[in-house]
Amino acid sequence: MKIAIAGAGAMGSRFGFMLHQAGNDVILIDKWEDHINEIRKNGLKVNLNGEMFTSYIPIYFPEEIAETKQKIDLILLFTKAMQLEDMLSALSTAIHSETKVLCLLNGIGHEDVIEKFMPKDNILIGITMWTAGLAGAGKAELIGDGSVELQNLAPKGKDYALEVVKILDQAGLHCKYSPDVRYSIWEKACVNGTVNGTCALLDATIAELGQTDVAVSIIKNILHEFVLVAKQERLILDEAAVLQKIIKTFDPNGIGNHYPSMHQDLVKNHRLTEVDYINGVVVRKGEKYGIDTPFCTLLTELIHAKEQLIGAK
Ligand SMILES: NC(=O)C1=CN([C@@H]2O[C@H](COP(=O)(O)OP(=O)(O)OC[C@H]3O[C@@H](n4cnc5c(N)ncnc54)[C@H](OP(=O)(O)O)[C@@H]3O)[C@@H](O)[C@H]2O)C=CC1
Ligand SMILES: CC(C)(CO)C(=O)C(=O)O
Repeated sequence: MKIAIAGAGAMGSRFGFMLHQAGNDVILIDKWEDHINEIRKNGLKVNLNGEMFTSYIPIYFPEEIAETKQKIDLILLFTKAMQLEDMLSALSTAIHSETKVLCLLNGIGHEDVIEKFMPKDNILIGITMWTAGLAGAGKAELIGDGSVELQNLAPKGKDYALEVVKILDQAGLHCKYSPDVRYSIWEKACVNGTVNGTCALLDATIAELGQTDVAVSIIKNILHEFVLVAKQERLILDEAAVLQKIIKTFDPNGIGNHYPSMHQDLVKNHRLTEVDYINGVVVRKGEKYGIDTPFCTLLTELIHAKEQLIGAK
């Protein structure tokens, strides 16, 4: 199976590297010129829990893919949410009737974008608790442990989903088939919605946020808005269990020492964030259902204000 990682930033590098190390036929696709040039010239440099690797994985610009005439079986999407449509559009000539796609981006509703490019039967969606960072072009920092949950969007895709679960799991990515991926996605959005924006604004790791006296109170207030809005969409989140899942992320032996991806975007790289696809979704859905969402609204607005002040691009 030829696997193309579309969006070879921090997470794309992690999945690309681990799948390649496990012997899979992997290519990377990205638009960041310095990153591509660096990987082509010197390989992808990886710090995997303190052990250094150099991995020579082929990497392409999206527009080069069709020219290479490679038959891609699975596209693993790891762009930022706001780059997703552009990436799929750039790859549209390389997508054929058999091409499958797996989306593990943070946020809610990406399937609506993907469905513009391929049939539901070919779409797998899910979430990941793996983390990753970039120390510069071509340099991935892969620290800690993680997991993946995925499911087929349409019933017909189940056998293929199980095959992909096996491939990811064999690469050490700890992958499980989710019997209810919508629940998994909302649950993960609750983690991101409570931790990502707050850590970005506080310039803190997840563990540092967790050490503050007000962390649990902030998290409970934001989480409650996700729960109320999800209920309007007939998704009943177990609020107490989700809260425990969020609190678990404070653990420095787990992902506590990680700066969430929104912190990496805003504070480290001065890039626009995915807040509109996480807390912003709750705000918009809240307006639709007549539910007040003051905590998600304030957080979304504060992140946008910070993006504006620092000239994030
Ligand atoms: N990082 C993490 O720990 C986790 C991230 N996620 C999710 O995974 C998805 C991918 O995130 P992630 O891998 O962190 O994203 P990155 O920002 O690392 O990479 C995404 C894209 O951004 C561009 N890019 C990144 N850094 C730079 C830079 N310094 N200069 C120029 N361009 C750059 C590249 O594409 P281009 O040049 O085309 O813009 C790259 O493909 C997101 O939905 C995220 O929320 C989920 C779990 C954990
Ligand atoms: C690791 C985790 C769960 C932190 O919120 C994440 O998804 C991110 O960094 O975006």
